[in-house]
Amino acid sequence: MSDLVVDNVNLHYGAAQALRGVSIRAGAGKITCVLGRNGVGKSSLLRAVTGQHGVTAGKIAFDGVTLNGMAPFNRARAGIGYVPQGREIFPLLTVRENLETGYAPLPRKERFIPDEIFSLFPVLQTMLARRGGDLSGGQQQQLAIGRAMVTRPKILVLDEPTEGIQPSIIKDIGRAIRYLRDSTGMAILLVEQYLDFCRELADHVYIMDRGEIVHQGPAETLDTAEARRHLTV
Ligand SMILES: Nc1ncnc2c1ncn2[C@@H]1O[C@H](COP(=O)(O)OP(=O)(O)OP(=O)(O)O)[C@@H](O)[C@H]1O
Repeated sequence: MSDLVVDNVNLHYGAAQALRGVSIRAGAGKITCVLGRNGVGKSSLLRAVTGQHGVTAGKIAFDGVTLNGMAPFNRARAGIGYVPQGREIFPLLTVRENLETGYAPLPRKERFIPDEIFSLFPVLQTMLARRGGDLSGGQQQQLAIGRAMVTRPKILVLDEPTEGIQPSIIKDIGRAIRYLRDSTGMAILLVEQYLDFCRELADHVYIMDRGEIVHQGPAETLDTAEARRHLTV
């Protein structure tokens, strides 16, 4: 089973500690959401998972394989697809070229863009020759998810996919994430500040505050008042 297990992880930026004994699990065929306000460590958690930043204690494993010390491109090869905060689209490359950057971890015979991406996000097909920088924020988010899907991930890791995006596209993104869970059995791990999006979509919710997991449980039993308390500054 393609489960991600984060066990008792600490992460530091110099002397500043951003993660304190964080443990989460993101299971195959499930949407796992980590909720928290700005600066509590959500992006740091995803950086630890994707290998953008090393951990100072604890263990991260995917599919039974320990990831600690593994370079980001090898984590991509191991099946971890990453949709970073702010999308990180290449503005001067076309939509097609942006999608093709996802080929890097793939063997030659798998270097094509799966049709599924265009079924989920038809706008990408109509804009294949346009430059990434000309797309709206919502279209760029769809492109960033499409690019991660090109790598054929077993887990998709998304950093605030709703940030700065209009409601109609948030709905499309929610539908796409649900489709990926249900049709492929992919594990989905997303970090968010948007409580309603998380509650509607997630199977399991963690709440993070000041670098620690302070609550967790199935989405249907989430105490929304408590969640809101941790989300307001
Ligand atoms: N490169 C860095 N160097 C030093 N401190 C950092 C660095 N990146 C993040 N931090 C600090 O670590 C803490 C956690 O940041 P992180 O970006 O993980 O939070 P977040 O919950 O994702 O917030 P946001 O939604 O604003 O991205 C914050 O106090 C932040 O200032």
